[in-house]
Amino acid sequence: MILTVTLNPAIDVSYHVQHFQIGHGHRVENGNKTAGGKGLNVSRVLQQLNSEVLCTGLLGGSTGTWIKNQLDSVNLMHDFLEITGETRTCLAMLDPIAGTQTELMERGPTISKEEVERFRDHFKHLCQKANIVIASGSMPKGMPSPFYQEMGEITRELHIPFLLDTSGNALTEGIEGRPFLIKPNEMELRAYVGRELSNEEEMLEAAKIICNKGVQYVLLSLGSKGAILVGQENILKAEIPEMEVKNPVGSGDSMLAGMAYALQQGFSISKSLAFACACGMANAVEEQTGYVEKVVVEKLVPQVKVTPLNEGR
Ligand SMILES: Nc1ncnc2c1ncn2[C@@H]1O[C@H](COP(=O)(O)OP(=O)(O)O)[C@@H](O)[C@H]1O
Ligand SMILES: O=P(O)(O)OC[C@H]1O[C@](O)(COP(=O)(O)O)[C@@H](O)[C@@H]1O
Repeated sequence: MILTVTLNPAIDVSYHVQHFQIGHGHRVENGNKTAGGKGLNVSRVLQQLNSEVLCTGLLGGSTGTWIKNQLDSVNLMHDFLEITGETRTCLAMLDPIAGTQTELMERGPTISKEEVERFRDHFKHLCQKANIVIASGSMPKGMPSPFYQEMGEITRELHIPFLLDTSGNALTEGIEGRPFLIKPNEMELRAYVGRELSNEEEMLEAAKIICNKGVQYVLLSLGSKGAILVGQENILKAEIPEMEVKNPVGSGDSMLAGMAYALQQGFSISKSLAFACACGMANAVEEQTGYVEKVVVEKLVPQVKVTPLNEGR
């Protein structure tokens, strides 16, 4: 069973706004509302791939109840810690004309010390049932910033691969816990190293710095340009075809779900990368956030071109 951890879930609302302009009012069709936050997108996609998944994290208030009801309605197994704060809402404005995506992501509730303690115990308990643990997204206020590092240490003791997708300080500290794999996008990798990455060579160097800290794989996602997987031994590049995109929000989450699924199935590293990219692409062609059709994923896998980059390096 794959355990997904969403410390800061969200109701994700996305709007299609043609010619979106800052400082202007826009009349729009009703928003598309989903149970989100990165970890819940990952969970939904895992379920769509037919993996057994259990979602955990922190949920509170009426937004928290809405999310639980949503998960129940699609039979997604969950075991969240109930908190006193109100779970957040995140907004995405998608402009199909300009091809832009503008997001407003609330910081979320403040977690008390006692809730942190209770969640730590809860997490340790749930790990007993897991063969892969995925932690995704930002951390709500009150959560100690090395919490992902701690999760890395707990899972390593139990010999469970730990996959981490976060940003900023949570990523910097999370890397110290030596997760099995991290999935930064270009912006997150740049923020981690604190400098511009102007070409592929510089991106590879930055990813190698992270591998040298004990992370097995850095899955660097590059949006419509595909992805690069940097491992202790292999560097693989995935190129993807151009496609008509409807909503790329949640593509990173779908990619991570695809990678976890591939690991669980024992795919080769090259097929795992192709499969992960195909999941990101399959999400991008759907209207919904964090949603893939398995048949579409399977159709896209052979269209991903994976080539080794480290021959002769
Ligand atoms: N516009 C796009 N066209 C085709 N595939 C995409 C597009 N955006 C994302 N993807 C797929 O999803 C993966 C993850 O997307 P990316 O935008 O890099 O992640 P994140 O959402 O974390 O920033 C990409 O590597 C690619 O396979
Ligand atoms: O937890 P964070 O980092 O605030 O991000 C939350 C947001 O990320 C998303 O999961 C989208 O992530 P990606 O587009 O990077 O896959 C939204 O669903 C959500 O609103």
